[in-house]
Amino acid sequence: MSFMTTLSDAWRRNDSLLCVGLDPEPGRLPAGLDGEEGIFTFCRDIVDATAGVVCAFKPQIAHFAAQRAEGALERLIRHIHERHPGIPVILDAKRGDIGSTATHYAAEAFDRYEADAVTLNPYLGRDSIEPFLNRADKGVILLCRTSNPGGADFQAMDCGGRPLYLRVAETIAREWNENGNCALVTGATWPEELGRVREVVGDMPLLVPGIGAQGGDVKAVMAHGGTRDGHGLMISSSRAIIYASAESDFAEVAHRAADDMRKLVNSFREKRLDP
Ligand SMILES: O=c1ccn([C@@H]2O[C@H](COP(=O)(O)O)[C@@H](O)[C@H]2O)c(=O)[nH]1
Repeated sequence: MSFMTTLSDAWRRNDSLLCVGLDPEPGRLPAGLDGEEGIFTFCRDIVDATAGVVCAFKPQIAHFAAQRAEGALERLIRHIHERHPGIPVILDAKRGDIGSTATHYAAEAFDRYEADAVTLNPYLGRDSIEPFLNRADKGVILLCRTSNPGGADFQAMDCGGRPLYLRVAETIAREWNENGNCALVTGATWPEELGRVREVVGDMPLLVPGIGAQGGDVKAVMAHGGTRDGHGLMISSSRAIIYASAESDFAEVAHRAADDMRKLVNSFREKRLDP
């Protein structure tokens, strides 16, 4: 099944727009969980505890690679596919390179790691994204208006009367989305900009990091980013959920934190279903 169909089914089945980010950090794992095996066990337990309340999982590749734990990432994604087959996996890798290298990045994300979608940097232009766009069943999630404080340095620059991030959104929605497999990253920390992106891209899914540890406002995200059918968003939180407890009850507490966030998001959800 394609990424877009799996995501759409997960939104409805779990009644959730929440994406849980998997960002294992040395020094923050509960006692007794060390090394590659500890990283796998920690993430697997979080996944098993939260799979019923999320629409996607988003492992961040650097958090594994920096610890020489790529094997744990491979096992974790395989585990999600085997145990929770209806939940798509977004590999947060933010790749972007010339076409010949991009081909290998696409193979890395989709063949090695078996991710359903990957985050990419569109800065190098269409040919750098083509190997990903051609995988029509896979999700191609492009940075548009990132959540970090420096996101505006380039993304807000004037580009012919419109900020660059809106040009990015327009180009991707009108020209790159021929296979219907594109989505955009728009940070929760800039809800008005998120709304301007929504106006340009229609119902295209938006991956929205920045709630929780980065302080993004869920109510504002929902006011500006929702679609007519009440879906269209993958609102992502990592640290606020996976480190909600540093004790042996971490998975149970992560479930509660995720379900609380799911309910908070849903409390602001407009269900303006088409007649
Ligand atoms: O604009 C962006 C793009 C990606 N991220 C990633 O999302 C998570 C956020 O983690 P929190 O703990 O929920 O703050 C992290 O993996 C980032 O690399 C982002 O924050 N902003």
